Amino acid sequence: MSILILTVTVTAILSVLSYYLWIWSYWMRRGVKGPRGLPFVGVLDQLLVHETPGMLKLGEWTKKYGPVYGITDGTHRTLVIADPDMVHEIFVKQFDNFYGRKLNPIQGDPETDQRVHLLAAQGHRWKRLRTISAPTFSNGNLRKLKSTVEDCSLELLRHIENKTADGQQIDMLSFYQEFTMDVIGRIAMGQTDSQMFRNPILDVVRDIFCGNHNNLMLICQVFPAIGSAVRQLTFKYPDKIPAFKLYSLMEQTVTTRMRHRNEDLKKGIELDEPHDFIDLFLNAKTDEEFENEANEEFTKRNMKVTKQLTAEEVVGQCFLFLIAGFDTTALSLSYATYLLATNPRVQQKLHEEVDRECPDPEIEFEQLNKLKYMECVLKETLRLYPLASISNSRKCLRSTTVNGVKIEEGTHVQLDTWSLHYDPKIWGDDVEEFKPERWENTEDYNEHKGYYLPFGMGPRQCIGMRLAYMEQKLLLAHILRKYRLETGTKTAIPLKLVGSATTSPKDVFLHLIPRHD
Ligand code: HEM
Repeated sequence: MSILILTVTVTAILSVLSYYLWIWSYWMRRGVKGPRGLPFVGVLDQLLVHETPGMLKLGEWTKKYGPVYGITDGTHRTLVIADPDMVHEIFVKQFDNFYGRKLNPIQGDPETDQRVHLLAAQGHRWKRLRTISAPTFSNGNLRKLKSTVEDCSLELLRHIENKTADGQQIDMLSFYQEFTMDVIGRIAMGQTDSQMFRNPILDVVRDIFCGNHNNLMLICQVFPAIGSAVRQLTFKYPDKIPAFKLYSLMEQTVTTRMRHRNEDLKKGIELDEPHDFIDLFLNAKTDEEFENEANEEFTKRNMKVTKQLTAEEVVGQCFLFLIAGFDTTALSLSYATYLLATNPRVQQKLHEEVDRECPDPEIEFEQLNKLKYMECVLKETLRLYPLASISNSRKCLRSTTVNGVKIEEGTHVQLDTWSLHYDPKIWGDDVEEFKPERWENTEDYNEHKGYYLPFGMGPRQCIGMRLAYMEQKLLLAHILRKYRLETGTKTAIPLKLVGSATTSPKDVFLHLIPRHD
């Protein structure tokens, strides 16, 4: 009996070891170069170090191994790409073979998870969510959201005025986080008034991005079964992990809203104009007929194809938009402000544009379209700091060949966006310079060829891009009308970059000097 147990145990251990060695040696067996790391983890441990952002690490390897190389990260086998033609082929032309994204198992199984959201979904589930969500970011809706965003901008200015009255330097990153949290809280979470500098949810959300959860991410990606188990458990005990805590808060908010709407309907009260994303998603419907193939896919997974979102899906979307909209936009604003403070000529030119185009206390939606130089500043900022490049990934769902490279089903693709954005062959010898003017003639850079990807590319391009631009333009215009941005003793030049999900400056301390005193 004991020999049998021993034999079974040894066989089990050997099988597990062989499985992990098989994955780890995947690229070696195929003769694809790249950093190897260690069995089990591959290079995942190196990608998850908060102090040396993983997305910059990819750039170091691209220099060493060239624009196409292979890594293993946990149980993922990933092809890293910094070749514009291949990017375009995978993200646009062969999208049908690459419609999934690279996910950590703790984010749920995109095939079966009922709570799946747009960033994680794939196949027909993604298409349905994208079709239903797209109108939320239409010009008409953005126009409606403008007054909320402007209100938050003016509220932030009041705080800036208070905190800088004695000439102190302030950390713009934390101020921008207050701003984006307030905007997204009001447009996605049903928050009715400003909660700036007293919003308890902000700490939970900061913890998601800045807290140290790397060990958990590592374990879940190396042992996917543990990842799914942790996911199930944390939905039961959400207080243990910030992302799940936030999810459960979102769930309560959506449930309460649905109850109120139902009560109103029962009393014969007509629903108001939508107040926020929750209303928009609860109202949202798609007129698109789902093809037979889609119906079969949903039936296989015991799901009903509905043209409206289920309550779980509404929670998932609002949760995602909160996460996606909070950090990215605050970071982009922080980088832009830093670049303006360290490039006074650009700041002066932008001051002139803002003074000319936005002379009144309130800034109209149409006036934002006239801020052309501001647009160039924001585009150039995101070229130098493509902060959300981790999302520029795909999962191959049908084996194929791309520019002579065979890619098997199940392989992940991760773009090395930073190397593309800093390639002198594309941008010229002044690639390291902050030069918004390079965007004045955009025909020089064809955005659709796979060079410039701050918001990704193709059908899965960032859905919130226009909202992000609107928020940034509106707030920056208000700040620049009032203040000159200057570096101080606490400003880190160059910036110290950190982060394992998004790539963030550690802080951005600046002086804000009133212009018209
Ligand atoms: C400066 C701000 C932002 C940056 C730099 C950014 C960047 C990105 C990137 C790189 C992707 C991946 C695109 C791809 O795979 O092709 C993405 C996807 C996405 N972003 Fe953003 N984003 C920003 C703001 C926002 C905002 C404000 C929202 C919503 C409120 C948002 C929601 C999303 C969603 C839902 C996706 C997934 C789209 C899909 O898979 O269909 N983002 N974003």
